[in-house]
Amino acid sequence: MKKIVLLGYMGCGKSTIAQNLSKITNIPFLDLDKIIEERAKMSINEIFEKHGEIYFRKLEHEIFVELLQSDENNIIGLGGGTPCYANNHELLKGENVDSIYLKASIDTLYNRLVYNKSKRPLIANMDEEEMREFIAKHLFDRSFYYNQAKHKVVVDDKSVEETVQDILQVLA
Ligand SMILES: Nc1ncnc2c1ncn2[C@@H]1O[C@H](COP(=O)(O)OP(=O)(O)OP(=O)(O)O)[C@@H](O)[C@H]1O
Ligand SMILES: O=C(O)C1=C[C@@H](O)[C@@H](O)[C@H](O)C1
Ligand SMILES: [Mg+2]
Repeated sequence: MKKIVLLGYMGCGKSTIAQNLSKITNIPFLDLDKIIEERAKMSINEIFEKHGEIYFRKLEHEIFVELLQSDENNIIGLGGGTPCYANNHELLKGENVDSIYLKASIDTLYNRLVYNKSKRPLIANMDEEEMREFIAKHLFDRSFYYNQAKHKVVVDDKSVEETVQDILQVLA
């Protein structure tokens, strides 16, 4: 079964774009972060607080593998860190996987995340200066993994609809 997998840094728009792509294509959308929260019966913030990040990464890997193996065509929105742990980046290259990196600049990410960080435990307690610095370094570290995706779509200065159209073109 075909899996369209959207990946990229926190705030690049994975969940928003995937929802819209799902409406247009009628392919069901699965949000990995949401499924993890449902399974754990806790928010991601609570999982990090109660069990720590390593526990979260293990759960994230197990559920990602399970979603890829399911008997259904799906759009899967990953968490921001998913490709960077547990060799998950290798799974982006699978035969039945169309993986797409939604590439956003530091400025785009900063502007989207600065007023929207409370549900994102990695940045929740940072001030604005710290956050910009963190995003720049973190994005650099993670780019290797994100670039393992089969396709790349730049999202800067694009509306949700424009990005969805770009994705449809890449998949055509
Ligand atoms: N053109 C756009 N495309 C996508 N999202 C946008 C756009 N403009 C603004 N946003 C906003 O950016 C924010 C981040 O988007 P979203 O939550 O979909 O990102 P995400 O990649 O799923 O993040 P996370 O990894 O933290 O789950 C949302 O509030 C969304 O409404
Ligand atoms: O970038 C990350 O490492 C994360 C992004 C979110 O989607 C969540 O998966 C979690 O907050 C970790
Ligand atoms: Mg999301």
